[in-house]
Amino acid sequence: MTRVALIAHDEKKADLVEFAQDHEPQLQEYELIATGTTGKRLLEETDLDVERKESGPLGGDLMIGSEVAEGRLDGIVFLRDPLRAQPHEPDISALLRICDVHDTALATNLESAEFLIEGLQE
Ligand SMILES: O=C(CO)COP(=O)(O)O
Repeated sequence: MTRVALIAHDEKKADLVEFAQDHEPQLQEYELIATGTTGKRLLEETDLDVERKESGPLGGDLMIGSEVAEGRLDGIVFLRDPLRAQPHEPDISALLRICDVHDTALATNLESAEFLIEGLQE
């Protein structure tokens, strides 16, 4: 089954929740995982079933990165906050890097997220 990770920094969580609500029928078809707080928001504000990992600053990005390394993930939507430094920047960079190592689809803004979700349907 197609497995997709959804992640957003605090300033982008509302955007990700809205994106998930707009694409709920498609996302229902996938196994979804998310970092801790993002997953909590998705569970509370959508009808999607989401497996929650640790919160990003506590290792959630790395947990998702390990799934990429194991070839378990088909795509990641990761809405980062481009205007604020994050305390766990090294973890974020590690996740982006491992996606490139394994050629895993990664969308870091809403426009590319639309393409990713559409592409996964094919
Ligand atoms: O920090 C994050 C990604 O780098 C997201 O973590 P949360 O979903 O727990 O806020």
